[in-house]
Amino acid sequence: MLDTATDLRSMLKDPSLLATKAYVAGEWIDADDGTTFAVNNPARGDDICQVPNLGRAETARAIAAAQAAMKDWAARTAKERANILRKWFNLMMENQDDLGAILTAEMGKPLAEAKGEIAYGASFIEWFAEEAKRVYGETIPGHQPDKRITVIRQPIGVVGSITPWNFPNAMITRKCGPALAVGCGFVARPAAETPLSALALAVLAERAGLPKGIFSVITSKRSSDIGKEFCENPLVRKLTFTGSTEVGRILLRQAADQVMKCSMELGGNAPFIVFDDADLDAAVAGAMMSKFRNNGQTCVCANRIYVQAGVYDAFAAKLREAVAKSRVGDGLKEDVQFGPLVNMAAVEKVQEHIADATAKGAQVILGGDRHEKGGNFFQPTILTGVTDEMVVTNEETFGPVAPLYRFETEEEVVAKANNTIFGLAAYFYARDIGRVTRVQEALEYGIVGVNTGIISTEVAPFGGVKQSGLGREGSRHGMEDYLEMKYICLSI
Ligand SMILES: NC(=O)C1=CN([C@@H]2O[C@H](COP(=O)(O)OP(=O)(O)OC[C@H]3O[C@@H](n4cnc5c(N)ncnc54)[C@H](OP(=O)(O)O)[C@@H]3O)[C@@H](O)[C@H]2O)C=CC1
Ligand SMILES: O=C(O)[C@H](O)CS(=O)(=O)O
Repeated sequence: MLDTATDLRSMLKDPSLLATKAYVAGEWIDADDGTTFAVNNPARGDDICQVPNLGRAETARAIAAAQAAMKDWAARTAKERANILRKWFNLMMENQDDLGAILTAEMGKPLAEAKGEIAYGASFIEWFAEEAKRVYGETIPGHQPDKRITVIRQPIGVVGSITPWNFPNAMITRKCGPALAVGCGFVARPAAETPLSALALAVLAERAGLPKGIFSVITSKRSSDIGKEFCENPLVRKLTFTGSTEVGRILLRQAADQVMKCSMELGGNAPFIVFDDADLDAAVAGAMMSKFRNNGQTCVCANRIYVQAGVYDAFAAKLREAVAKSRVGDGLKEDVQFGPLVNMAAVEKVQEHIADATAKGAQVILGGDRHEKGGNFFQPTILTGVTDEMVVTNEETFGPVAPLYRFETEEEVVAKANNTIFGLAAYFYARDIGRVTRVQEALEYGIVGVNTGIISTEVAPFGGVKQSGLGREGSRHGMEDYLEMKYICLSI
């Protein structure tokens, strides 16, 4: 089999999209100390390329450049910014195939899913190009005859962004879209596993006409150092993070010293509830999408599947039949539904969750072990007889494991669904209008899918409650996190 780098370059219509230097202050640079790190293909285990291993000094330069570039960028009309963002969107879609191939190579998701992420990521640039022109202020009747009150909204300042490996394009555009639309400078630090998608975005940003310095990409394995630079550098006024709740807590503590505004898109533990009046075939289709999208590696994947007793066996059988048809393999070479997990640590976590569940009495009705393809591949797995005592109940598996719990009553399952520190996404299937209304209001989550397993769209406010995060991304609300409100009291 050809190595990934050779394979990838032969696939790319525009090989210049495979950038291997960091993008700082409008220049393509190496690390000051010359060090690099490898970007690995999780499907084959080989290295695609080396990229620079930047540190705090380079990050500080990117932040200073963003601050300097903001003066002109924020002074442009919203329409000028919108037109450049629109060009960026067009370039992303024109290069969707290449961007998808680069994404699959570094992250592992099947090519069709990777191309889907490019369209999803691009939709945030398109959406916020439009929203740029609708940042309205207000006038308020004065409290005294000689007072005139106005409220204006201005860009918050330089934004530091830290994103995970599972959506290496969309998690960045969901943040830089609104930030750039309102006039902020933006410094992106993608996960070390997946820097190439971010660098490809920078190549297209240059072509779209984003001014030098307004958008930088820091490639680095020194995630903690970069995070500290974002939190300690006085020029940074906003930190936006997507990743685990554990790291979110670390960053919030660090950002507190500067009282820095933070957006946090953190971990989840999504319940997926199937009531006995559900359309079972629709529920199975929804579970397939919600549970197994991105090989189960999304924060909104169904993590606990609760099925009412009267339809439990039928649902389990239908889900097993549907999952058994899926193919596992190298997303760059084959037409598959499941790629590899991102690394061996992810494989081991999945194995631990299955071992714990079976040791406590769960049954494996499909899969349950590493895939015969070896490496980071894992068999799509369904567990039955799952109970609250098992680790899967409270920990995010972040892999292709569908644990089925049996329940009797609506009250019981709502209490179980809410019994978690997380509150990002929840799903349920039912057709009785009274039940639908009661349950959608009772679930303590930022996002609720009713008779659907896919809720991801740029037009809606994405975000969690409890320890799943702070703030919302996407929708018109996604602009708020990058704006400051100023109240002007004019005495005449
Ligand atoms: N709510 C949401 O929208 C999402 C939530 N998640 C959650 O994230 C987890 C999986 O993603 P994963 O990447 O493992 O999450 P992590 O939280 O480990 O990493 C996320 C990002 O943070 C960086 N990072 C790690 N430690 C630090 C630190 N001390 N200071 C600064 N940056 C740091 C990582 O860099 P590096 O990897 O290079 O160390 C990575 O870029 C799951 O819990 C999932 O639910 C993931 C995606 C979306
Ligand atoms: O990183 C994630 O898991 C995403 O936030 C999920 S989604 O936005 O693609 O639904």
